[in-house]
Amino acid sequence: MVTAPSYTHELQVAQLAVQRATILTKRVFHEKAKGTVDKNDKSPVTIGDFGAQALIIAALKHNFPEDAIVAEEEAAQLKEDANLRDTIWNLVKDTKLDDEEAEKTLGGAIKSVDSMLELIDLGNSPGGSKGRIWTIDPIDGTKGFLRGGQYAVCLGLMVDGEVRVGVLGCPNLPVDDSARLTADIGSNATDEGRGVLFSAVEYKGANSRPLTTGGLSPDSKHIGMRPIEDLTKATFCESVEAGHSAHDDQAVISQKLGITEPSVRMDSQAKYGSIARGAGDIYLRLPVKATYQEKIWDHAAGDLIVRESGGQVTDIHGKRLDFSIGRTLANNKGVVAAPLPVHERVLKVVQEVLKI
Ligand SMILES: Nc1ncnc2c1ncn2[C@@H]1O[C@H](COP(=O)(O)O)[C@@H](OP(=O)(O)O)[C@H]1O
Ligand SMILES: [Mg+2]
Repeated sequence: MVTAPSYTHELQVAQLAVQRATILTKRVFHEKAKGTVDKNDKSPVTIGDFGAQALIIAALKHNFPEDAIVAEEEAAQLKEDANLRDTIWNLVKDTKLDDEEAEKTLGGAIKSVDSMLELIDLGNSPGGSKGRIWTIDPIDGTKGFLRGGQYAVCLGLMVDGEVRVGVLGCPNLPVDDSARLTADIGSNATDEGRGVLFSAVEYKGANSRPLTTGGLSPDSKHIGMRPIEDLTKATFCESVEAGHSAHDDQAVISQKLGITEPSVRMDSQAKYGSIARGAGDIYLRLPVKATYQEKIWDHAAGDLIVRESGGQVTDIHGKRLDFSIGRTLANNKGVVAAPLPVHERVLKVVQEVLKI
């Protein structure tokens, strides 16, 4: 009998690395000035994005020096802007887990500002179908992060093009798996009762546990999607940004399925985590621009966490997301994530409405 690899060490490092990075992102979240700059594609990036990426890559390089990394950010802008670079360095050098053993597992502090820049740029792998490739979104939902809403620190390990390990740190979601799904938390919210670390290993199921600032919380719980037969009772979630997912199409789909409650709008892969634990049921991402290619770091961890929770994740054509062809999901359009028993029914209505 062939048993599936358990990826125990990978999972532990990934969880701790995400947990450490969220200490940094939370510090930035609670500050007014988040050091926002516009990237070439005009999307925003903050000091938190760069800092979190450096910390996660440092942990991966320490533990798995041979592995390739696909990460969202690059250091070019920081090399030209000494102020920005120094602000990030001040954050990074002071961020550590308050559990010594856990911090040791991650390899401890980054040595210098120059090694921080080098680490950030190690995330430049082209991706692909062979070998071990990590994918990082240091702050997914940057717009939500800036708005005071949901965001996620995301890390996935792909081996030969398939996601095998996925971790999502969601500092602003309730710890309580059974809490009702609500939209943005509002920028005045405190950390009280919030912060969850989702994880999954292929064929081993998915879990949630409270985010801590030290070692991993022992309160790990198995999570699963809500069994939902009557689709009129389903809770849908979608992006806050109408430019990322077509709100008008979503409304028509909901209506056709007889859903009267409006969709819950929420930024980032917190949507995948929320449906995986049954706080919501269905996540649709409906293409706005036909030419847009989804990025692998925006979906890898969430895709595995939902599938390991009893869900199915496909694109709008019904194809599984294909992480094996590079930094983008060039073979896919949009996302339809739902509990396995109802996925086909939802997909059919999506295709009817989108006329495909
Ligand atoms: N036109 C577009 N269509 C779909 N997704 C887009 C998009 N433009 C940007 N995005 C992606 O949407 C992600 C946020 O997803 P969501 O809308 O679910 O919160 C962004 O991640 P970042 O915030 O990491 O840049 C970005 O990669
Ligand atoms: Mg993202």
